[in-house]
Amino acid sequence: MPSPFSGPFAHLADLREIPIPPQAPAHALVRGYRETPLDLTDSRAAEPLVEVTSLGIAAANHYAHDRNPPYYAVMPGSIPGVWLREGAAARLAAVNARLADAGLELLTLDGWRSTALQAHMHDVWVPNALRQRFPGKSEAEIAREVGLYWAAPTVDPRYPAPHATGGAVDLTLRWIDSREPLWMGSLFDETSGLAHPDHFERASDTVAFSDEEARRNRRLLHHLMTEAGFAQNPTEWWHYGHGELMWARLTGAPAGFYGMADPPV
Ligand SMILES: C[C@@H](N)C(=O)N[C@H](C)C(=O)O
Ligand SMILES: [Zn+2]
Repeated sequence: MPSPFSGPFAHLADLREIPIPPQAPAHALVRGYRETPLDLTDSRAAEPLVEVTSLGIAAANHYAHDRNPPYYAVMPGSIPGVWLREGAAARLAAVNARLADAGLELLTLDGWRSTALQAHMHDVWVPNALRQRFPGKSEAEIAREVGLYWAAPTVDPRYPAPHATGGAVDLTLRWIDSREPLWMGSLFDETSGLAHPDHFERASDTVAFSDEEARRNRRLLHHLMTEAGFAQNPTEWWHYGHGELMWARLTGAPAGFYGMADPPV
């Protein structure tokens, strides 16, 4: 049933009422997704990277400036702008076209990512932060926790990390006029259960307006992105992919078709 508070969302209000499906099957599927085949003979494998702003898509690379909680620093290996494969960027433009009448747009936070940045986050920054937060955890437990939220870096072209392909994107929703992001219930790059897309679906006993709002906004983003052909990382409300290995594993496609992409700048 549409919410009585749905006014500004216009024709998109209904999407805020449809629950995100339970993510347990997706959690099981993504295990070992880097072993999924990659078909680089597919014509889409040759698509260039494009800067998303060239298609009118808003971008603020979260790793390339220092007002970026929880880091508050420009991260080593970051690049200015958000770059994606042409086909993935075109799908975002189609999502923006659906959002425009409601005064909303996507705000992309990262696309193609260097191996240097992936390695810094996966091997250094995130494990160090988790060691401080959980001094009692073993190194194996820390590594497992990091792996829930960050893909291991590699230069082996058979097993590219999602963002190394230009087919993965981190993003949120914002109002076009005020540029105010919608409330999603956690920081971007949260590394706890709060980041899981269905977190607020399961928290059914909550009576907080904040949680209800996050639940509805995550649903809106989820349905728009999956209807546009993206697959959602089951541990992150902001991470979606198309054409890369996690997408292939989650959608049941026989292979991914975006391999590692050369740096755009
Ligand atoms: C944590 C986040 N920004 C991210 O992109 N995670 C995925 C799984 C990745 O590292 O590819
Ligand atoms: Zn991501």
